[in-house]
Amino acid sequence: MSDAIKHECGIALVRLLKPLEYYKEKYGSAFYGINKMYLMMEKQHNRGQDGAGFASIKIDMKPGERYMSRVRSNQQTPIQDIFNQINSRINNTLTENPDYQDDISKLKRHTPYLGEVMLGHVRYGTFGKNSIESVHPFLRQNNWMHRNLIVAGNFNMTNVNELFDNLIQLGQHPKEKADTITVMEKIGHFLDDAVAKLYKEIKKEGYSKLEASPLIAERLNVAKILKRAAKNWDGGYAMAGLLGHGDAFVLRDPAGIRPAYYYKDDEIVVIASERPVIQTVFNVEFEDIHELDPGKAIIIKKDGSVSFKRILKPLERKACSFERIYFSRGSDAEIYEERKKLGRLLLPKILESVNDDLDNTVFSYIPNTAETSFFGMVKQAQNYLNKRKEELILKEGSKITKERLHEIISARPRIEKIAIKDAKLRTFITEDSSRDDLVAHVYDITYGSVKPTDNLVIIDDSIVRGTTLKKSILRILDRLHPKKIVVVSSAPQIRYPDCYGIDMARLEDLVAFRAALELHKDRNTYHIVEDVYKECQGQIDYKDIDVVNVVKKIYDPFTDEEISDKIASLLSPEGINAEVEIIYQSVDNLHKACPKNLGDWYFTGDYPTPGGNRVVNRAFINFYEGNKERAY
Ligand SMILES: O=P(O)(O)OC[C@H]1O[C@H](OP(=O)(O)OP(=O)(O)O)[C@H](O)[C@@H]1O
Repeated sequence: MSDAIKHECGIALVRLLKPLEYYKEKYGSAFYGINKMYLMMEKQHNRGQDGAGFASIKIDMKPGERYMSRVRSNQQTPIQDIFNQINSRINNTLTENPDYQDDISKLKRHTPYLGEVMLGHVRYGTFGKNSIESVHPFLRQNNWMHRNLIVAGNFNMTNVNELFDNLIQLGQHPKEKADTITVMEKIGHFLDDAVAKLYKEIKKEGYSKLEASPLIAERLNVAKILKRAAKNWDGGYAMAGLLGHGDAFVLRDPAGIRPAYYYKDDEIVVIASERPVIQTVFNVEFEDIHELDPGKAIIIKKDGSVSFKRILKPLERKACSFERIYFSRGSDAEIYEERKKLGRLLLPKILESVNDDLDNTVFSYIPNTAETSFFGMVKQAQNYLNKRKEELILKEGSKITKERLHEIISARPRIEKIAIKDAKLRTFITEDSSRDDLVAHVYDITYGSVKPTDNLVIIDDSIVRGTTLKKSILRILDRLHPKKIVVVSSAPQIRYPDCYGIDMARLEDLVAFRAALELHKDRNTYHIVEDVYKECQGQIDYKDIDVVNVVKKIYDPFTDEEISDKIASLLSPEGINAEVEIIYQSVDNLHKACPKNLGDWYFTGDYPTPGGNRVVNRAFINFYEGNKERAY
């Protein structure tokens, strides 16, 4: 199998609805759109720092004039790199032809990238090579304007192999078995078909070959093409595309797994993976930005008309909760509240762990994502102390002395900045092979902030493989000599692989899975591994819809706490002095905190599409057979 490319990505699409002169007049620049695209991509760099790409289409160009441009980069700072390239080409054109400044039609004709329809993409290359070929947008070129297709997506399909075989059945010969190519060729196939049919139809009506072209653009039914192309897709996706003549679309998966937000007025249509990006870049209100409905596409025709078309029957909404916990930037008003609530809901278990002894407990967090849930956790600790203060004061009654009152009210949660992150990387989504070493060197600590009698409560957003804890955090925290280290995870235990675009692919990488195996060994029930393997194998030839996730049986015999305790012992490095406890969020509390994003398959094993069950069982077979391949 060739490398499946992972898509922990962000997309940005802008369609300018007015002529470029309008933006020059109103905002002082014909490059308004390109400038906005730069900001949109920069503000989504949390979603991808390994690669970036930009493509644009100029509407109504004459034959012989360039109307599509694309630039991609996998350099160190890819977003900057592509915009440096864009700017230097624009500047060259303007230096050589200063008169273009005031002649927008010439400027458009002769300046690359200066179009009305723009698509950008930021990418994390988490698996396999991060070659320039795997950077989006992808391009499918043709001499027929309408058949040109540019695609970029935040997506992952669970059934690339099947989709690939479908293309072969159609008689095609794809150049690569990557899911982006497969998906693009699928759309391309039905686009070709639709264009050919329209051409025939229009000629029958008596139009000349030359006259047919604008009519094809007008009549091309993008929704129909997407319906035919997406029929067998099983996965999570926000798939964006541009057609050569200027139509554009974004299609969201029927379970709403991957996010997509849009805004439109009479000047622009914007689509992005995160809402606050649109809020900030276009200075619009939260309420004016909407989520694209699962299974629907937003379609912007060349003439600027916008429609929302149902492409696929919606499945039960299972928007990815990991987007909220970790992946999104967290400046979204809702996500910010949700992260704080995740922190708040953990306090009861923390109090239990430190025996309510907040005087000898220091609260802190592992940077960066967990910072917000840390605020929530600390605010809840404040509430707890306030309640205690009220009770104490009331108990003392009116005879309370000033000193005693002062003593009571001065209690507050002790918070410190303990862990420092030296690199600006998101290590979790960094490619597997270089990750361990990176994690070991990425964190440092503040000395002198903890006493030997203290409990140190440190919150992180997630514990996936456990590398961050084992290779780095626990060892360096122990250098502060706390009595006990309580690691708190704002996400529940990650037990199952993801196959919809977040890189949690191999079962044996997940520390929760390794802990369950250890527990089976301890209890002499390890034979279950072979039983589950046989069951997985027994289902190989089942249709996806009939497959059930039998890997759940590995976890069934154990309580959450038993697994957490085992994880703590697996992750405690040798020679550590402090007692270590790990506290996880419960799935119920996760749902309370993130009520709109109930997608929780990595915690519960309840996959939102039939392909998920096949993938988890395949992941188990791979684990059992010692096969390092991906499960999809
Ligand atoms: O258990 P592990 O497999 O090590 O993964 C979990 C860690 O990875 C993430 O950090 P990351 O550095 O990606 O990002 P952040 O700075 O945004 O928190 C996350 O915040 C956890 O700290």
